[in-house]
Amino acid sequence: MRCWFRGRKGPLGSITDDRFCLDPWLQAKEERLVEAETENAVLHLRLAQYREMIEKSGGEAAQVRVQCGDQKPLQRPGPLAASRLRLVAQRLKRDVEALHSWSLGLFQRYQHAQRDCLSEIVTAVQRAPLCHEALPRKTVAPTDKEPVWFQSPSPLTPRAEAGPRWPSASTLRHCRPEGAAGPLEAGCLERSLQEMTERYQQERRERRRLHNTLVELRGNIRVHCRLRPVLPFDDEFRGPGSQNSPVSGAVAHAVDDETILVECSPPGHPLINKTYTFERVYGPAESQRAVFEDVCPLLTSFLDGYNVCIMAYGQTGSGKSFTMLGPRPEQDLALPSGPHGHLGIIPRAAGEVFRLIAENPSWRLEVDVSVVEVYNNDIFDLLAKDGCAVVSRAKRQVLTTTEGKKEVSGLTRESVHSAVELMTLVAAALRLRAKQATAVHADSSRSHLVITVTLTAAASSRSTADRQSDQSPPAELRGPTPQRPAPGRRPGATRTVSSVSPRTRGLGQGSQGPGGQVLSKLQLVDLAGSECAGVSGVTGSALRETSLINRSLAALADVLGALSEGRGHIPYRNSTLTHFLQDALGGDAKLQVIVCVSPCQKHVAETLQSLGFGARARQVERGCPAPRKPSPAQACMDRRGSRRSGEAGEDLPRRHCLLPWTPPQDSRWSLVPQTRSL
Ligand SMILES: Nc1ncnc2c1ncn2[C@@H]1O[C@H](COP(=O)(O)OP(=O)(O)OP(=O)(O)O)[C@@H](O)[C@H]1O
Repeated sequence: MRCWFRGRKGPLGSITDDRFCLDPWLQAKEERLVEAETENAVLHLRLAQYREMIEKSGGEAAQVRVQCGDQKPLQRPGPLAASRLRLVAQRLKRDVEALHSWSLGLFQRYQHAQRDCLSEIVTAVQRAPLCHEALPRKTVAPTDKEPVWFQSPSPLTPRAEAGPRWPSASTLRHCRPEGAAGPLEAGCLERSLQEMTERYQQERRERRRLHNTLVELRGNIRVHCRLRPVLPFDDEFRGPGSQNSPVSGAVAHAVDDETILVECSPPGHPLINKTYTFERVYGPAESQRAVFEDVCPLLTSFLDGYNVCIMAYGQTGSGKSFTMLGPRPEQDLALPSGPHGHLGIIPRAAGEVFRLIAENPSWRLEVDVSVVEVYNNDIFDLLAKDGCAVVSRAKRQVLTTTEGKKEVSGLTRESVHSAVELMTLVAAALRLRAKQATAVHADSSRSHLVITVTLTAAASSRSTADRQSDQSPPAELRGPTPQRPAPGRRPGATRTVSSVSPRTRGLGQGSQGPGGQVLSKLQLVDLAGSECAGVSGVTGSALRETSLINRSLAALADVLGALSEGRGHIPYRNSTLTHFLQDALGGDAKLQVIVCVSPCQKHVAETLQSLGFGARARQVERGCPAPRKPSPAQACMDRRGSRRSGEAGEDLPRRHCLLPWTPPQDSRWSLVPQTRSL
């Protein structure tokens, strides 16, 4: 028997009594109903799934619609957009055509202008010789010197036969158009350029003169810088690749005549360029004459009664001795022969001093010279003579005079009457100067050399110009009127400062009558070179020398530092060099420092140190250098014609007289901080 389940509302209907009714038709219907309901549930389920799918695809369709919407206008431009594009394209085409024709016109105009210019130039060039009427115009027949193929082409040289025949020089001359010479623009331009250049040079000179005046009024130390050329012994430049262009490795450059630039490349750092400005910078190509011309006005000052000191500073091998003395001075200076283009400042200064003295016959002057070297912190007299009157080296001491001046006791001072005499003595002294070969410089000076030229009033009434020298000096050293010794002073007479000199007698022991009074002193200083022991490779006693040289140069820098800062105490006594040069450094002298530097990479540290020294020296401000005041002993001195020109500061009348010497009362250091010079 089949059991019938009636529950329609749920899969599990409640079992009742009537469910067991056996109505097959109903039972079939009930079963059909259950199946239909099941199917219905399944269909509902599917419907829900389809709805979900429809929603999802609806979103996708919307996205696609958006994308399609973006692309539509591109894909299918409307007719309006197309016509607009056509219009733009047509306008562009018209513009391009207009541009093309405009540039064509421009090009043609340029071509015409160029042709006109060319023909003007050709005309100007062809007319130029006609302006020189002085030149005879004659027909020049082809000469034998002209290439044969110009005159008659050889049948053996088909190229010459076939090719164009070049016109000869004479043919060209005949082709030249004749006519009146019009205004030649090229010539005018050249003239105006020349005028401009001259005016520029004048302005430059004037500016420099004014600057010098300013420097002088401020009492600054004048500092020039000289950059020597790269030389064969600068072996760092002699690499295989650098043989043809040795300057390529130079790190110091003279940018202009007042600026020097140093390329510094500290390890691990980028390249730094340092520039220094000085009153004058000499490049490697500048001559000895150019250097001397700038210091020459100081010699006029020397003759005007100023104390003057010219000093070369720099590292070893940088060209100090070359600048001050010239090449191989101890051999060539005494009696130079041949060309004198390389003479240094000292021989040229000697010539100039005697030239100036001889220029004014009314002056009654004596010139004495002393030569000392400061070696290992001791002073040596290089003109001292031994028992046999042979020049020898003798140790001396620096003393202070009653006027507070620094003097060397027992110093030999030789009287000289011509530049040749003076330089003969200097050359003899130089042979005694301490030298030593180092890795940097084969002929390195190991001492500071100080040559002092002293001008004193002559005892006699005879002027120095009346005297004649027996010797005939070379052109560079010769003044217009050579001298003869003054009466009572034989040539080469020697004086010795045996003690602190009495004021009335000036410095010398052997002064005569009303003369003998020191008018002015010229100190020419060739300092020993600073050096790094590691680079110069010195050992033993030379190492001690190096150490003492460096210490004395450091003392010099300290003195300048103290002066530039206006310190109360100036450490002159820290070294014999500064003690000896005290009057020049801190006194009333006009001081000129020439800083010599090497261009080489391996010396860059020393170069920077030297330039720093120069920059520091420039900052020193002193009282204005004063000429000596007149004294009764000199009142009779003939001042006619003693006015001089040349030195900056010509506007100060008292500077132009040759004034006798008394110690300056007012030479002191200014505490004014340094302001930038022009
Ligand atoms: N401007 C220059 N032109 C040509 N040669 C130069 C120049 N300057 C220096 N020299 C040469 O360089 C070399 C070294 O120069 P110098 O003897 O003057 O050096 P220094 O600075 O005096 O060295 P030290 O302090 O060691 O004596 C010399 O052979 C010199 O002739």
